[in-house]
This record gives sequence, structure tokens and C-alpha cells, in this order.
Amino acid sequence: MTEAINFTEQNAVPFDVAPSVIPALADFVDLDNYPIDDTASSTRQALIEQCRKELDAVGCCRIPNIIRPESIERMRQEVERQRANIYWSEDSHNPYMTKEDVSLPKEHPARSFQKRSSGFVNSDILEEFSDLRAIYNNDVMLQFISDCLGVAPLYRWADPLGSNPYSVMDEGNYFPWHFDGNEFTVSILVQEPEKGGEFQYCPDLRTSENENLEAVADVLNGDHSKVHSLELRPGDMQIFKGRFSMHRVTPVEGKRSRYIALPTYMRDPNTVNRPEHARQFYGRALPIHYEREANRPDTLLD
Ligand SMILES: O=C(O)CCC(=O)C(=O)O
Ligand SMILES: [Fe+2]
Repeated sequence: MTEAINFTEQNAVPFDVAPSVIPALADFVDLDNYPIDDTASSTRQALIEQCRKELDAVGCCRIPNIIRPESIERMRQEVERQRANIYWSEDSHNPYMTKEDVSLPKEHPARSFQKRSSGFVNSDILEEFSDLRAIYNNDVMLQFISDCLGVAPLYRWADPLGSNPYSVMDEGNYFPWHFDGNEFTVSILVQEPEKGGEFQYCPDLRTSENENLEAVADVLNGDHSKVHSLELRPGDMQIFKGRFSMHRVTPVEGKRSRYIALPTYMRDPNTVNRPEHARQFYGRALPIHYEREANRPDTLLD
């Protein structure tokens, strides 16, 4: 049994103690404006239709202020408490997050590398009463995201490190152009940088049958005619099809770090990151990453 936290005016933001019970849906979702728990509600239905329209058009949708400010503040404080446990890394990546293959022609996008620097609070160290953990474990939330994507059944990701992390970017950090190994990501902005840290994406740049290498190379070479920018604010939720839309986060400027929660969902309950990807991003590869390496759902580069 979980118990709802009862927020009063006195403990509205700023709020400086961690929850001592698992937050319930009403503690993190603004159910007054977004009654996602009421499947008969016409407001919910209209929201889902709007999200589907945006996802069909550009592979991405934004639901403004769906997460309550108290919950955002608790997540922000969780990241601050976990600062010492962040896995920081710097690496050079091609858009597929694969190693350089010198047998490919020089102009192949898989031979185009950009430097990334960023950190993760991995999913396996989220606190027991973490709002992010509660959001991810909540079945109403899962059903809502499944309805928005029009994908059922939809599963939480089996990757123990990458399924539901906070991504942290400090001043100067950059997350270069790439495709995700997973199909769907939900992003919840927890702390906005003063400047930069902008999410940019190219809708449906590839399909599961076609890598569309020329279009990928064009973007890497600076053609931004297909690039969209998403204005995300703390409390907004973004649903994004990252396996097909190449994307990046521009360098963070200023002293305030960018914190974003990345709960991730899959059509397939078994796939996890490749060991190399897990090692690069989350600091280590676990037995599950090696055991499941052979079973990828498609034949895309990654
Ligand atoms: O930080 C973001 O908004 C997205 C990060 C990202 O693309 C990733 O972690 O794969
Ligand atoms: Fe990504």
C-alpha cells in the first residue's frame, strides 16, 4: 500500500525535505488540468488526440506543466543529493554511438564524431521515495504514454541503468547529434539552464528500413533546414521518438546546470543497451547487457 503525500500551502515550493512515502499520482501529476487517471474523460481524450497529432507530424509532443512544481522541486533536490554519485563522462560519438569503422568511406555519417560531455544519475541509484521512480512505476502514467504513442502494449525499459535516469549537463557540456538505441523517451525538464541546453531534433530522419545517410550527413555538415527546436520548461513533459529522429542538446551556458529526467519506454520488454553504450554513458556494462546483445529488434546501425 502506498499513501499519498498531502501537500498544504505551508510545504509548497521551496520544499526542503525528501518524501518519506512513495509519491502517488496526484502528488506528481496536475490531475486538475490533466485528468490522465480518468479514461472516460473528454479532456484526457482530447489531450491524447493532440499528442498523437504532434507525434505523427514531428515525432515529438510537449505537455506543458503536467508535473506539479512540488514534484519538480523534489526531483531537483534528489539530483542535488546525488551529485557525488553522478557518472560523468566525455567521449566522441557518431550519430549511432558506434566505434569508428575505417572500412567505411570518409564521408559516411558513422565516421563523423562530435565530443559529448554530460553526466547521469543512473536509474539504479534513484532513491526509494524518488518522484522519478514513482512516475516511472505508475501504471496510469504508462497507460497514458501508451495511448499518446498509439503503441500497446508498451513496456518500461529492461535496461537497469538507462531505463529512467536523470541526465545532468553543467556549463559547457554538450550532447551531440545522435539516434537513440531505444524507441521512445519521455523527458521531464527538472532544471533549466540560464542559456543553451536546447533540445533540437530532425523528425523521422530515418526509418527502420532506411538509414537515409545523405540526410543525416547534411545535418552533420550544418544544414539545419530540417532541424526543430523544442522549448521545454520545468514541469513540461516531452514524448519523443528518438530512434528515428536524430537529435542533440546544444551546449549549456551559465552556472545553472540542466537537469532532465528521462523515463524510457519500449515495444519490446527484453532489449537493453549495447554493452559499449552502457559503458560509455552509465559507467559500466552489466551481465544483462552482454547476454542480450545478440537480440536487437531491428538491423539499424544502433
Ligand atoms: O537531454 C535531453 O533532452 C535528451 C538527451 C538524449 O538525447 C539522450 O540521453 O539520449
Ligand atoms: Fe537521445
